[in-house]
Amino acid sequence: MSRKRTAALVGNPNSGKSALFNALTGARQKIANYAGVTVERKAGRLTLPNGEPVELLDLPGSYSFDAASPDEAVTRDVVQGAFESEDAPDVLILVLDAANLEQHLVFAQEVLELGRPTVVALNMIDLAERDGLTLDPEALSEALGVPVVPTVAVRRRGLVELSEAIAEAETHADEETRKRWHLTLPERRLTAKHITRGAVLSKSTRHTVENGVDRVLLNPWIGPIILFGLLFIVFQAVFAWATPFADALEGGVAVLSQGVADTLPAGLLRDFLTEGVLAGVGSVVVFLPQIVILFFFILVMEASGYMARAAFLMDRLMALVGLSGRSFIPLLSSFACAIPGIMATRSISDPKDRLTTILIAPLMTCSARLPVYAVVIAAVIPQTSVGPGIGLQGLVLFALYVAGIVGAMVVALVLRSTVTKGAASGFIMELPRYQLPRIKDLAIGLWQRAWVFLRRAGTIIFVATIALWVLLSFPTAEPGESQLDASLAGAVADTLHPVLEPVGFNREMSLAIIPALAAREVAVSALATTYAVDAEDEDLAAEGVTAKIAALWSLPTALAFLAWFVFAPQCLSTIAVARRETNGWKWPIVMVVYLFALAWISAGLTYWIAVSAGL
Ligand SMILES: Nc1nc2c(ncn2[C@@H]2O[C@H](COP(=O)(O)OP(=O)(O)OP(=O)(O)O)[C@@H](O)[C@H]2O)c(=O)[nH]1
Ligand SMILES: [Mg+2]
Repeated sequence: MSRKRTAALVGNPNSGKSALFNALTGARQKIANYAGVTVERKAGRLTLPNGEPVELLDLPGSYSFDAASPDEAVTRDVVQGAFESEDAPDVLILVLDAANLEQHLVFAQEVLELGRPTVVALNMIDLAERDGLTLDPEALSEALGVPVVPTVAVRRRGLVELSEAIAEAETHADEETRKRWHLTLPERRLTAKHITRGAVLSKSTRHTVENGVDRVLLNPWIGPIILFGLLFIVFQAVFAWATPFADALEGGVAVLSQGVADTLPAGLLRDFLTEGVLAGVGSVVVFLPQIVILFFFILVMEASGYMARAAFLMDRLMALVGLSGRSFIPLLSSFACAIPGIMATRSISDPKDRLTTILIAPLMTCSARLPVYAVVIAAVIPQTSVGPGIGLQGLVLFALYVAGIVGAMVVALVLRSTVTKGAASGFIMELPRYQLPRIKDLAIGLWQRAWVFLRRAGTIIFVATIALWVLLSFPTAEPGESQLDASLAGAVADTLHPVLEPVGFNREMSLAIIPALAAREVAVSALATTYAVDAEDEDLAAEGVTAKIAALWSLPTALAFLAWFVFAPQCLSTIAVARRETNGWKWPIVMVVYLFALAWISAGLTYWIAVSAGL
């Protein structure tokens, strides 16, 4: 039996490799409108028109085989057959952006010089047409010496033709006739210009709106104001738009809880369902609307091409702390979760830049912190408005995000002048063309995010909460004694509490942050379960965690808890990823130590200042 053939997608970043990969294999790899989205080798299965199954590889985008960054090194190794003892792919699918042909032909020549069976996907011809550019695939094929298939990955155009070309690729010519001269970079640039000129059938110099839009969005003064304003709107929306949905979900959980209480007899099973599952896990699930709204904005920024502009704008600011705009996209991805954020640093070529970015990524407010912030803000910050359309709650949320960013910048500055000292590297990033986000992609992206969140609630959050519920429920309290005092969990809380009492934490908070190491949202479910178990009668138990916090926490205590969560490394998976990406325990340990220290100090400062201000 012959080995399954492999084909690999190679090309510049943002040429649509992953979009083609998804279209050809039915996979759902992340695609977004900026360079450096894919940072790993991904495999999928493609069935050719003749029925032959082929292993298709999606690779990180690359500008050259003289790989500078870790993600480009993966591409080089895979293509040259040096990746984890894997054979070189049988066919290369060279993906070119038709609207950016000249730039993309520079790396293309390097790929063709390998002399491997190659097929060119001339992708994004729709965008070239939008720019008034008509290309001649035949002329291009003639010049490159390989088949050229026009495609529009996102509309599934040209896929059958591309598959047919892949099927035939190896029979085209033998390796000897494909051998080429190896050119130098300036020679390649010149050749790229010639080939492009020869492949353009017609070109109308259309006045694109893009330039006009960019003149405003990239203006050094107006641009940052717009970016800041946009982020401000996001956090207002997270509260304002989500409220009706969140209320409905909360109502649903309350009805369920009541139903269980009415139907089941008093006892362990009923307590498990009401206190552990519904009060605990339910208190996290109600934040689904907030999560979806946050991701809606992130996905729109990514798909439209604004993300890369934001990176461009931030470059000057980042330079002040010794970083470049390169670090911006990994950091912005960390607003979703630090794990993909840390992975995205693989597109940073300078090792010290990359390390610094990894170390500060956990300071970006990940979406798992949103439920914690939201529940405490809803409990202690009044729902007043401080200006037309500006809610105080949204403002506090925004301030917490800003606190994380400012913290990260300060830490970066310190790191860059001590342990990761070195000259700041330059920043070159192409600005992708603006695109209207496709509704279907957006819907799929949101669905994936919602599903990840719900799966977390059903697995890690569920397990951590139930484990805590067990520790809280046993041994059972004597009449008159509080259940928390009597329980094993109470004993655990008592050992940690002395460390956290000085910074304003109460016992329940000290307890909640332990299981929250598994996932930050567990801080909410843990508090909810603790208060539910400890409630003296059923009515109190039915009260939501927001009401409990509002009644039992002082304002300084609540603010200290928020400050803690801005900085604390409350997530084990992030630490594990930092270990993998830095190849050792040294840097994750540095990260954990400095983050806990910052968390304790900032919680303390917040508490002490708030108390002395008489709040
Ligand atoms: N209009 C149009 N957009 C496309 C086409 N192919 C891809 N895109 C869009 O172009 C952007 C980049 O696509 P990706 O598939 O992420 O590009 P990539 O080559 O995998 O990029 P890296 O992973 O960064 O190397 C996304 O916003 C896609 O939706 C196309 O044929 N036409
Ligand atoms: Mg990709």
